[in-house]
Amino acid sequence: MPSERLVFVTGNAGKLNEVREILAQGEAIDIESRDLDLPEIQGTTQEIALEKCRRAAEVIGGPVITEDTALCFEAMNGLPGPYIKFFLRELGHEGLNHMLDGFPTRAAWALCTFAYSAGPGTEPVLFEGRTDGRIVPARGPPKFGWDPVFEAEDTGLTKMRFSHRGRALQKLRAYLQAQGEGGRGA
Ligand SMILES: O=c1nc[nH]c2c1ncn2[C@H]1C[C@H](O)[C@@H](COP(=O)(O)OP(=O)(O)OP(=O)(O)O)O1
Ligand SMILES: [Mg+2]
Repeated sequence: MPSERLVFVTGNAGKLNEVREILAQGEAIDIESRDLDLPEIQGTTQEIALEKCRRAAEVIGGPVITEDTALCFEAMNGLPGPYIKFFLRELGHEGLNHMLDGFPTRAAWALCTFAYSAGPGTEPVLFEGRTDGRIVPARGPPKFGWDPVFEAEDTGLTKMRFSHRGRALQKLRAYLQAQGEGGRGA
């Protein structure tokens, strides 16, 4: 593990809760959180994640992780994807459902991208996790973002909270552990 404390830069309480819960299940990555309003560029999910993490490392001046979540509609070639936050805000759960009316498929996937930078000027590394599913009329408690309208495959449940985020986090955790063992034996 890196010796400096790792800062998770996010303004999203739901993400932070899930990251804390997932990390609490195993060896914890020692994180603190900071709510910075980082600019998010347009582009692919990877370009957006890299640029956000670069800027976070500059501002924090040390090791950081950032996270971007996309909700991608198959019928729309992956859109809204990284722009889902704005679609959700403007259209709501019902509007997201209407977007797919008349399209042949309501298939969708959730894509979580963690980015880790060891510090300013260090190119971030990306860790992705994906859950396949489909868009359904809202059900269940409206606690976190688009959860009520995304039904994960195989489960038939609109709640599979830790899947995309959990998968990406496993990869990040393994990377940080390998770095600690290889690098300075910490
Ligand atoms: O597991 C999830 N289940 C349901 N909804 C979710 C999930 N994860 C993110 N979301 C929502 C929050 C936001 O409407 C959009 C992602 O936007 P995104 O820019 O990545 O998050 P954000 O701006 O809220 O926080 P941040 O400060 O980390 O950028 O999808
Ligand atoms: Mg954001």
